[in-house]
Amino acid sequence: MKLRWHRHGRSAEEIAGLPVVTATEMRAAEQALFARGTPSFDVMSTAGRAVVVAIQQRWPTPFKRALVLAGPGNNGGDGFIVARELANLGCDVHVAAAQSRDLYSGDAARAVALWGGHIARLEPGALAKLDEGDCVVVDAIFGIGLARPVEGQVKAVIHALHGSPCPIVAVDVPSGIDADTGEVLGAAPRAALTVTFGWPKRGHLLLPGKEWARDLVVADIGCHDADLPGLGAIPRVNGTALWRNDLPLPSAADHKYTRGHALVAGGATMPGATRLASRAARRIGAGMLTVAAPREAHPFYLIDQPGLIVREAAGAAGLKTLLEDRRFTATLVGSGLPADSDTRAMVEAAAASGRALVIDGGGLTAFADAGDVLAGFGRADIILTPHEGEFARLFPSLKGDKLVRTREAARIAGCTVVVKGADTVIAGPDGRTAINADAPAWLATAGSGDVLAGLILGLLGQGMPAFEAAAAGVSLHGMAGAAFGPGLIAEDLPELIPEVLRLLSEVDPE
Ligand SMILES: NC(=O)C1=CN([C@@H]2O[C@H](COP(=O)(O)OP(=O)(O)OC[C@H]3O[C@@H](n4cnc5c(N)ncnc54)[C@H](O)[C@@H]3O)[C@@H](O)[C@H]2O)[C@H](O)CC1
Ligand SMILES: [K+]
Repeated sequence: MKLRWHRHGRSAEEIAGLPVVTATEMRAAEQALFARGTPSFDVMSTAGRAVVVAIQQRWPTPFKRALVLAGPGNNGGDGFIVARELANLGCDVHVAAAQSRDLYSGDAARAVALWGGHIARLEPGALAKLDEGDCVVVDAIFGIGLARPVEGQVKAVIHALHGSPCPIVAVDVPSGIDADTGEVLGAAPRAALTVTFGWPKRGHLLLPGKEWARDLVVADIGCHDADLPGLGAIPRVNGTALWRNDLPLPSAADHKYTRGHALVAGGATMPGATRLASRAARRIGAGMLTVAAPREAHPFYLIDQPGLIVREAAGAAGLKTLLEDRRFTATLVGSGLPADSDTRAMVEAAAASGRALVIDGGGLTAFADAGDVLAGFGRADIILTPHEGEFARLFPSLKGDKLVRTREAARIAGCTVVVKGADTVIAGPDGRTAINADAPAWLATAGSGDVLAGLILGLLGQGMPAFEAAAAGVSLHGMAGAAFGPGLIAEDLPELIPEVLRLLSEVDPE
């Protein structure tokens, strides 16, 4: 039985490249599976057994007791399969269900029929069993069939579960989490582990669902990617599978002029951002890096990077003149710059130069009241890297979850858009999207975004295609953060890139 593990906050490589599906897409794929002749009850049995195997892998010492909370549908049906399998392994299993046996239908009714034990009512009193400890709770109330906020007894049970010392294992989706958006509908239990089937759902990777699902196991139940309608437009889990073939690695024939010449527009008031970005761009392999800045700022940039080239450039006109030199291959404007008309003019000059361009920080918020101007850029090799707040100011009218909004912004702007966060979403103007799942919380530190912008700049400058450069920059940023762990500050990140690249070179692609 193939189980792919994604431990919360750690490497997502086991699920990297997988489609991230909606409930509708999942149901379509299941129907294709059934149409190929696999009985739907066999799929439910496989799903239930996958939950048990995942529990055994996560907690090798068997639990004495289990409390299975079963909903009225097939998620509940899975729960009854789990109950029987655990009982067959000698576990003292108790089941509390949302309805009586006779009300179940279809596959769930078959699963209930196989459960010979008592079935209590699904209400807070059923949780008394947990007081005895050494117990696992199996949340099989709602899965992808959740259709409205939970309420009544279910909500009361979920609230009663909060703070329980017994780990909760969610079947398919933590009950109350919207599988398509990650929203909490009414209430949801905090799972220690979520076992889903076929592919990750968007609600497992988008906030807040990602925090409720915690460790995620994706169990193979026999579905094929080809069963998914519109596979090309379905988001993917970000990771090396999406970009490693495009990662620029030097060859013996390379020299500094062949590995790209990146340019960062530096300011005089907040040079730290430019210093972090330029260091990151060089660490990821940019052959040469020029900081274009007012003369009075030059000493800031040469302090600790003698390998930098620093050129005089006063405002947009100065940048425009510099960029007439065709040796520059990519530009970053906005890191450490004020969100004002001068910065906006610099962004427009850089965009007009035709170079690949990363727009970050003040370069983004300079367009806060003029998202339509950004929309005019219309080039995939222009990459916007807003955090959620900047994104909301740039595209205030967009509605829906983060994936929907990011994809729509990329379509409107005709650019590649990276909306940063614990659930960073990357979208290309062609509709391609990726959700990043492995950003450690340590990355939430000042300057971290400047390093990311620099990583993407450095990859662009070496000729990496924009979507892959954005996806790789986000992955490498997360890998560097994870390599350092607690106490991370932004200055550490560029210095961890060599180790991350070495580890990547040691891991042969499948
Ligand atoms: N054969 C298959 O398709 C497989 C499905 N698997 C599991 O089945 C669930 C999906 O089952 P489904 O019956 O469609 O929905 P749920 O069990 O998630 O929900 C049950 C039922 O509850 C009603 N409902 C929805 N929201 C609420 C609410 N807030 N309050 C009360 N009632 C609500 C609604 O009528 C739903 O239909 C999937 O997640 C898997 O766990 C197998 O794993 C694979 C085979
Ligand atoms: K569930």
